This record gives sequence, C-alpha cells and structure tokens, in this order.
Amino acid sequence: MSEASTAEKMNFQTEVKQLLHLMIHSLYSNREIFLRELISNASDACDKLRFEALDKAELFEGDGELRIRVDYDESAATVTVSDNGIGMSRDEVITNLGTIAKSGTREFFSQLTGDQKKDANLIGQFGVGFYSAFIVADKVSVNTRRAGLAADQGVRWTCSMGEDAAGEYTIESIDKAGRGTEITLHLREDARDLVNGWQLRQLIRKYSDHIIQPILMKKEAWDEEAKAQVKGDEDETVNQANALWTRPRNEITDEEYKAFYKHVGHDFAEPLAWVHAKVEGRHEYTQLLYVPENAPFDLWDRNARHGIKLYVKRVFIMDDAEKLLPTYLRFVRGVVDSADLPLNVSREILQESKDIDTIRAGCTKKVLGMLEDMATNAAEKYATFWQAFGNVLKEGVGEDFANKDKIAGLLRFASTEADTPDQTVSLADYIGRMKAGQEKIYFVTAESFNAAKNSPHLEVFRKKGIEVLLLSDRVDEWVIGYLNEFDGKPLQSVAKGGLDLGGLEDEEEKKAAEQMADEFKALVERFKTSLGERVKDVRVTNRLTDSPACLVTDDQDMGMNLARILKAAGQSAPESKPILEINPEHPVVRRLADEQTHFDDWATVLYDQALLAEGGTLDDPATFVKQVNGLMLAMQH
Ligand SMILES: Nc1ncnc2c1ncn2[C@@H]1O[C@H](COP(=O)(O)OP(=O)(O)OP(=O)(O)O)[C@@H](O)[C@H]1O
Repeated sequence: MSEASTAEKMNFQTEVKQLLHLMIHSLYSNREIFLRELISNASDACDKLRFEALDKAELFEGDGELRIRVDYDESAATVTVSDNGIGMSRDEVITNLGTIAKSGTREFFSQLTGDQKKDANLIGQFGVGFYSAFIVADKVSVNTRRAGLAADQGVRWTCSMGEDAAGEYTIESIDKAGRGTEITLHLREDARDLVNGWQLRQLIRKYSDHIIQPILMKKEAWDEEAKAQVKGDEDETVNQANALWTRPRNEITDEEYKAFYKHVGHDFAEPLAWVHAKVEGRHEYTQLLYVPENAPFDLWDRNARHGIKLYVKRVFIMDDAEKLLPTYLRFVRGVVDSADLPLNVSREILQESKDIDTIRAGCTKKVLGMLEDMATNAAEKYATFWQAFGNVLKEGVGEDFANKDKIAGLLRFASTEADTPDQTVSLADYIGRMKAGQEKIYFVTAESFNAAKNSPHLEVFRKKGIEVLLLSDRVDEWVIGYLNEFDGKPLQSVAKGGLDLGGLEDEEEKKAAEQMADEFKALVERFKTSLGERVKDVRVTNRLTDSPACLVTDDQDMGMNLARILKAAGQSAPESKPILEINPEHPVVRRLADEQTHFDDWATVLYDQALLAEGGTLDDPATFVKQVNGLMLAMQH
C-alpha cells in the first residue's frame, strides 16, 4: 500500500480554526446559505473545467455535460453536493481546504468584536465559502479527483468537530471513477430538518436558480403506502440553468439579480445597484455590473482580486479580469460576456487587445452613469456608496483623464456649510451657493477633519460667510493635484498664495489692507530678520480674525500638508519654505511694535504656533515650551 493511502492527520492554519469557530457561533441564523456557497463553488469548478478543456478536450473524459447534483439520505442525516467540474489534486485540497490565502485576512480578524451580529456581517463581507458547511454539519467529508488524473488519484478530506471548532482534518487517497468533487455534510442534530427534498428544492430555487449548470435532484413522488415522498431513479433539473445575463432585462426579477450577485460577488449582503446592458455594434458584449454595499477587506490593496468575470459566448474564461475596468472601479463586481473575443484568449492577449479597450471604456461609462443616476435619484443610497467607496473613486480623478469631469461631479466633500465631517457636498452644490462676485472654489487640506475645520486660514472666509471645502483624507491631496477647475471655476487652496478674494472684497477693504501693510512695514522687517532662513517671506494679512499669525505657501510651491504626507510615506518632497502672515489687528501683534528685549522669542513662538495650528510638528518642542514660559514670566514684570 502506498504511504498516501493511509489517512494522515493535518493541522488547519490558525486563521481557518478561527473562521470555523466563528462559523459555528455567529452564522447559525443564516444557516441556509451553506447550500448556496457549496453550489457556487461547484459551479465555479465546472466553469474552470470548461475553460481548461478548451485546448485540452481529454479533460472531459468523454463526459462534457457539466452538472451539479444535490442529494440527501434521511437515515444517515446527510446532504451531498457533487459536481463533475475540475476537482482537486491532493496538494490543491491541502491548500484550498486547509488554509486561507486571501489578502485582507489579517484586517478581517482584527475587526472582529465578539458581538455575534456584527461579526456575522463581517464574515459575510470576508466571504464564507466552503467552511459554511460547518454551520449545519459536525462532520464534512470531501471526495474529489482532479480532471485528467487517474482514478486512483482521488482524495478524501474529512473533518469532524463537536461543540467547538476542530483543529485538524484527515486526508487520504481514494479511488474515484468520476472526476469532480462530492461534499457530504453530516448534519448536526438541530439541522436535521434540512434532510428533506422539499426544503432543499426551495433553497436551490431561492438562492441558486441562476446557476448556469443544471442542478439535479432525484424526482420524488408521493407513496401512498409509505405515506411519504419517495425518491425515484429519474433526475430532474431544479434550477433555471441558463446564463442570467443573456435573458432580457424585463424577464429578470430583482430577486434573481440579487441572488446572482451573491454568487458572482462572493458577497453575503445585497448589492446597492446594478446595470445590465447588451452592447451591439462593432463589438458585441453583454455587461451585468454591480456596486456592492460594503467594502471588502482588501479594498486598499490595489492589486487585490478584481471582481469581473469574463465570459466569451457564455463560456467562462477568467475571474479577476483586471483589464475590464480601471483600478479606481475595483469595487465593481459582475460579468462581461463578449461575442467577439476568441475563446482561447489569455491574460497576455487581453493586455494588448483593442476589443478589450473598447469593452473597458464601455463598462467604465456604464458604471459612472449608474453612479450619476444613483446620486441624482437615490441620495441616501449614494451616501452609503460614498462612505464605502468614495476614497477609491477619488483615485479616478488622476487616473482617468477622459472621465475626469464626470468623476469630479461624483465627488462629495465636507464643508464649512454644515461644519460636520459628513461628506455630502458636491462641487455643483458648492457652485450653486457661491456668493456674488466669488470666482473660485475654496478648499483647505489637513491631516484630520478637526485640523481642517479649525484652520486659521478659514477665519476671513467664515467672517464673510464664504463656504470652504474641508478636505482631510490622504487621497484628497492627490485629487486636488489633478483637479484644477470644475465647471469653469478654479479650485483654490486657502493656504496658498496671497489672499485674493477677487470680487468678494470691496474697494474700502483693499485700501485698508494696503494701509496696514504700510503701517506694519517696519515690524514685518524685524520678523524677517529674526526668523531668517526659516521663512520665504513675512507679510501682513487680512486672512485672519482670531489668530495672530498663520503660515501659507507660495502658489507654485508644494502645500505643507502634502509635503508632510510625502515625508511620512518616506518620499522626498522638494524643500519649500513657508510664508509667515501676521494679523495686524491682533493685540499680540500690535504690542510687538514696542517690544525690544524679547522680540526674537516672540517671533519664534508666533511662527511655531502657526505651524502647530496648521497641523505641523515642531522640530524642537522643548525650546518652544521654554520660550513660552519665559514670555509668560516676562509679562508678569
Ligand atoms: N467543488 C469544488 N471543486 C473544486 N474546487 C473547489 C470546490 N469547492 C471549493 N474548491 C476550491 O477551494 C477553494 C476555497 O473555497 P472557498 O469557498 O473557501 O473560497 P472561494 O470560493 O475561493 O472564495 P469565497 O470565500 O469568496 O467564496 C476554492 O477557491 C476552490 O479552489
């Protein structure tokens, strides 16, 4: 007997143990999803075989009719889901059923709270998959053989668990005549009601009707003698078994669209919106694209799995077809079915394909159109979308030149209008509220919402009632870098350049400002001498009402917030010095005109304060503290 034929015990990866524990303890109220998940995997396995067999027909082993079967045995209390798809080799079983290799795994486990309801949602977002079998079963065995391997290369995987999650499974070699996978669930005491033909049919129709392969069950008939439904020998197909996206839109119910989403999106929750269209013309393709409600755990991994499945004439070609949508739309899930691409299309061919460029442009347009529609007609939904994916969509402003204006129109910001962190203001809303004479869209960027909201640069804007957008997401600096204007109105940082309020300032204010500049010329010079190399310039400003001073950067220099972000990310930022602006109306500034002994300390403290107020950190905080204390003592004398 070969070594592998004896059962071998193996340990689960720690994360699997944790996941199994969660399955049992948090998902029981959603127990029926196990069937949907196993059928979904069986369907994927059939898709994979069909694709691999395109240039290796022998993998079909003379049986090209792909199908899924659901069966049950009342006396043994088992439910079995089997398929004649691709199957798994021994190594594949160990990797696929003993480990989790998803990006976002660590993030997922770190967010679990122990609260069953919250955790159930998180598990849903993470993807339950095969392990959901353990919601209803205390023993699961998998018999599988990879297509193309000999019958004696079959593998059996078994795992039993009691009250608590098991730490190990066994694996052994078996003979398996037919290729594919057969999963048998030994149901827990409290799930035995599922061993019932009617129940199983109900579940299949509810959750798996759209599965492209037929799902077969044995036909049943009423047996008068036994007073029960009895299984016969004949098969029947329980689901519709056609490609949902090929059916006309008006014949598909919302429920069907939603159920299909859960299969393609590997999601637990319902989609937020979808778009289904057949494009005809030079390239013919069908697209069925969904926007999820929740962000997946790997959203921030720009290399994470993409959610579009590519089909060619209804034959599955590949998952994760990253060329079909730009990176900033990586949250979209769905299917694209092309009528023109060759069936043997590979990832390499896709890289070069003009057809793919057309499909990609078409899909991008459709998704952006769907978002515009949601923003206009379903504001609450759009707010949910924005919270989950707004920061990803923002990347598009810099990435997708052709659609920049469209994407800009979809952006939402916090602003001084509501003064809350909620990002609800569109650029169009802002323009609609602009004051008479206002020519620019004003914004401030900072590391946090509070730093933005309390920025001294906003003082004059608040006094005049001019709205300012409050940007505090890291990606905002990047967005602003690419977005110079919207609808003909330039975007202007309130912390850059001289304060030019254009038509918002009247003649009198301008004159008063000039007068102040004259009056404080000498003081400004003393600041310059005192601060020396630390500043590019010192000037009087009418930007401030409550603060004595603030720092700004020159129009063409890099903003200080961006410079800090780059530095924190270990990138080099060009050295640019700030300009110190002083508020001539402020009592501290006024009294400095007569200050002799401590002028240098005052100048440094005002500079450091201005730096702190706009979110910077001090190079030498101890000296700052000493100087402030020294000045406080000096004021007592
Ligand atoms: N019936 C099957 N036939 C062949 N391989 C299978 C089958 N069921 C599961 N697998 C393999 O096991 C892997 C893990 O399955 P699992 O359901 O846990 O995760 P998944 O389907 O990859 O992702 P998700 O958790 O998002 O559903 C699959 O990716 C697949 O390779």
